[in-house]
Parts: sequence; C-alpha cells; structure tokens
Amino acid sequence: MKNYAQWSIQPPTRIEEVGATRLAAKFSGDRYSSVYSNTTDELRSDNAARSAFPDDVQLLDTTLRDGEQAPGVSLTPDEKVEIAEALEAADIDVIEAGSACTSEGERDCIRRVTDLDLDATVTSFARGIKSDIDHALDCNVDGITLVVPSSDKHIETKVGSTREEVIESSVELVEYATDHELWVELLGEDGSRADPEFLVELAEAGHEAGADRFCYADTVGHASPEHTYEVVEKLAELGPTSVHTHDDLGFGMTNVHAGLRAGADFVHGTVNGIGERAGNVAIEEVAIALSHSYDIETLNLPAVYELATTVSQNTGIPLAPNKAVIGENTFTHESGIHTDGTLKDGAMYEPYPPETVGRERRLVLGKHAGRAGVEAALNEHNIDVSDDELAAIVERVKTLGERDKRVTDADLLAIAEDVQGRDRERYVELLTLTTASGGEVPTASVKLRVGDEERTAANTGSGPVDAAVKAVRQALGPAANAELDSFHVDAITGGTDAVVTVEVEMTRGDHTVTVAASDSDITRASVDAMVDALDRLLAASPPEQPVADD
Ligand SMILES: CC(=O)SCCNC(=O)CCNC(=O)[C@H](O)C(C)(C)COP(=O)(O)OP(=O)(O)OC[C@H]1O[C@@H](n2cnc3c(N)ncnc32)[C@H](O)[C@@H]1OP(=O)(O)O
Repeated sequence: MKNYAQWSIQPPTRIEEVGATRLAAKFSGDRYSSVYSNTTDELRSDNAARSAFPDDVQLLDTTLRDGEQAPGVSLTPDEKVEIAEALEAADIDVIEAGSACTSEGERDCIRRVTDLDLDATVTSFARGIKSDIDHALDCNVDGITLVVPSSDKHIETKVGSTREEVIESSVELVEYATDHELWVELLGEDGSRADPEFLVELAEAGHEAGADRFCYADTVGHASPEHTYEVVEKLAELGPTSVHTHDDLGFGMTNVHAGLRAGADFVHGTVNGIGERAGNVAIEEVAIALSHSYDIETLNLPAVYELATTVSQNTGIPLAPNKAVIGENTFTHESGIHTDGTLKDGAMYEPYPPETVGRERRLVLGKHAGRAGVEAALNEHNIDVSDDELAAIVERVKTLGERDKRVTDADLLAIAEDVQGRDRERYVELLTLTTASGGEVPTASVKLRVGDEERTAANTGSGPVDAAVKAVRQALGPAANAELDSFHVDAITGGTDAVVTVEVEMTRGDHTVTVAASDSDITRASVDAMVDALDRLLAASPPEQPVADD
C-alpha cells in the first residue's frame, strides 16, 4: 500500500473528489425483477449472432508489466505476489508478471510469482534480444511475449535496424524460445503504425518459426476501430491472434471489439486500465462486456472488485469514481427519480446486478434526493416519520446537499432528530485527544465520556491516526467492536493549512452508518468521525450491558 500510509486505519479504497455529496444509506437490495435476465438473454442472443466473436476468448493481464509502467508505480515482490494471487482468484488465463530484462530485483519479483505455481500461465516481456529471453528463462516463466519493432519508426529510428533484419532475428528468437519450451507470443511493437503488409510478413514468419500466437499492438493508442479490424482480419487468417490496445483516443475497448470481430481470440489488458500514458484497456471491462453482451465468459466476475482494490492499494492509483465495473459511483444512486425506481426494482437503472462483479448497491442522499430515498434511508435506521415530517426532512437534506456538503447518515439522523423534536442521548463523546508523531513510535492518548464515566487510554500505531483509533477502541472495550468499512480523506482547501474532511463508514451487527468530520488536524477529524460513528451505532443497537460497564 502506498501514499496513504500516514492516514490509513485500514487501506482506503480511494480518496474522494471534493464536493461530492454521497453516502447516506446502504441498501441491501434483494428486489430484482427478472428484467435483468430477460433483457440480457435477448441482447446476448442478438449480439452473439451479429458479432461472430470466437466462442472462447482468453485474457492476458499485464498489470504487473504494462500496468507497472504507469509513471510512479513500482511494485515490491510482496505486492506483485498479492496481485498475482488476486488475478488467479479471478481466473485469469495468462499473467505477464514483468520484464525480466529490467533488473535483478524485477527477476526476483517474477520468480516470486512463478514460485506460486498458479494455474494461470505466467510470462515475461522480452525484447527482440536473446539475453532478454535468457533472463526470462532464469525466472522459470511458462512463456514470453517477444516484442519486436514493426513500424519503420521503431525499426529504423529506435532500434537502428531494417525490416529484413527484424524478420530474420524474430525467426531465430522464436525458435530459440520454443526450443526452450516457452509459450511464445510474438508482438509487433507499434503495429498500428506499421505497414500492414510488413506486419503480415512478420506474423507469417513468426508462425512458421513456431510462435504460439501473434499480437497486434496498438502501442501508442492511435488506431481507429476500422484500421484495427482490417489489419487483424488479415493477421487472424494466418494463425492465433491477440490484441493489445491503449486508451489514448478512448478507443481501447472499441479496438478490442473490432479485433475480436475480425478474428482475434486473445486480449491483453490491465486491472483498472492502468498503464503507460492513458493506460491500457481495463481487463474487468473486457470481461463484463463479453459476459453481459455476448455470453462469453472469461474472468470469475465476483472476484473482480477485490482484484481492483488490491491493485489500487498496491499501486497507489485510486479507483476513478465513474469507472465502469469498479468505480464507487457505478452502483450508487443519488437522484430521487433513480432512487425511487431502484427501490421499486433493482434493475430499474442498472444494466446488471452489482453482485455480479462483487459489489453492492448504495443509495446516497444529496441535493437530488426525493421522498422515497430519504424514507428508505430513515427506515434503515428504524426511524418512522409522518408525511409532514418526511417532507420537512427531505427539504433540509436538499438544502444541505445544495451547500456542496455530503449528506451522511449522521447528518440525516441529526435532521430527523431535530424535525421530530427528539433529544439525542450520546453514549460516547470525545473529550480530549493528544498525539505525538515526531518520535520513533507515533503515540496517542484519548479521554472519552462513556455513559456517565470518563475513561482514558493511550496506544501506539503506524501513524498518529492509527494510534488514536487504537486508543479509542481500547477505552471503549467490547463496545468498540465495529467494522471500519471505509475511510476517506479529502483536502477541502489546498496548502499546508488545509481543512480536511474524513468520512468513515462503520458497521456493527446489522447497522451501518456513515459520518463525516472536518478539521485542520487530520487526526482530530478522523477520531471525531469514528467516535461519532461508534456513538450512532451504539444508539442504533445499544449493548446489553451499559457501555460504561463493558
Ligand atoms: C511498448 C512497451 O511497453 S515497451 C516495454 C517498456 N519496458 C521497459 O522499458 C522495461 C524497463 N526497461 C529497462 O529497465 C531498461 O530500459 C532496459 C534494462 C530494458 C534497457 O536498458 P539500457 O540498456 O540502458 O537501454 P535503454 O533503456 O537506454 O534503451 C533501450 C534499448 O532497447 C532497445 N530496444 C527497444 N525496443 C526493442 C525491441 N523491441 N527489440 C530489441 N531492442 C529494443 C533500444 O533500441 C535501446 O537499445 P540501444 O541502447 O542499443 O539503443
């Protein structure tokens, strides 16, 4: 895990955009109509008939190679192992574990992956250089993607070679690699800017030399779908063909589609679409699109979200909220009309159920909230309201949302208490917080009011937030037995004096709450949010023993 260490209590899934109004209610959502399956079945049979895709499509994940080439990303051996295991859990066919030519450290990483003895085929990137193949062999990989220049720009300017020499050396290297029992995919680098006739010549020579497949690479993300189709169609006539696409023009996925339609049966991609420049095609998007629209199964889809968060935490690249499949907003509904429709039928505003990809649906409150969503959120907290009270609460929720403020569960509950004239009895209150993080071991002490009693506790942690949260848990004892589901930090203003907002989501038993707190001191904001969340959870389901006696 990178970048967040000083803030995290447990790894955050992302840092939010400032100003989004969000999480207020969690909706378990078992109300699905059969609309999902009816629509999908019809779409699938129509699409499958029209698409002429191959029945079996395999995926090569290059998160550990091309994904790691995203600027600023460097994975340790442990991180590569964790990602490889998550890829295996998602049933990936091939894992490109790295570029063995890079360094001894990289070879150690790749060896750690090959030592896992996974079901997936594990490969290394290799340039058109014999020593690169030797380095790959040194890592005990099952195969290589042998990358040779194919555009004149790469052949002449980058490598200082000629087309004839590239063909000749490619043949020698494919034979060398297959003689060493490697699975070999020959990839013509910058293939989308290569002369298609030369690409065909190269692929033909590769197949004749024994390559298992040839890969059409849109290395700089420059190809149009029409060009991809035309070239891949020619290549696929020669033998098994792969496509490697980038998203510089936003055509990453469209070019995969064009390639498959033209006869390719193997797709390269990366988890969350991370990679050089604008990134590669996102492997999870390929998998869901093929499954949902064409009835072609590739990945174990319910394992995909866990895979996405593992990659995000290990690379330090947050999940974009609006990204298909893995984005926070993908199964989150805020606007009143969508929320109302979703409460009536889970399929109303979603193409497929969130559980398909290991997610759950959320309904959130904000400026666009309506009565149905607010009432559902109140019901989640066992609060019944009259029609008049509901109208007043909705109005205040909208006003709060219009102020660009998040409407959390705590906000909603406070509004409801006010509208209904109920006093809130606090179970837990933070009285003082002291932290020291300059020394070797960050420490924190807290004084809490718990019931009628004052309690103090001190603890250490990986950072001041971690130490303070441990101290809170220690002071509360068993009453603090709540899961921290998520922990997000936003800087509201820039600069070193920034006010930060910390939002936590916590669950205790059947109850989940979201609470946000702001302060210029991140530790204070974190502890305030957590203490408030624990207080709300204890209010929702009071402990059998009085809290003070825990
Ligand atoms: C499209 C892609 O994603 S390409 C993959 C990118 N991945 C990497 O670059 C892996 C990390 N790279 C590295 O660690 C280093 O660049 C190394 C160890 C591979 C090479 O380092 P160096 O020997 O210092 O070379 P340097 O990085 O300066 O230049 C790259 C060399 O590879 C050569 N090269 C580039 N592509 C190819 C290819 N497909 N086939 C053969 N040679 C190639 C270049 O011509 C250049 O050789 P030169 O030094 O004789 O001119």
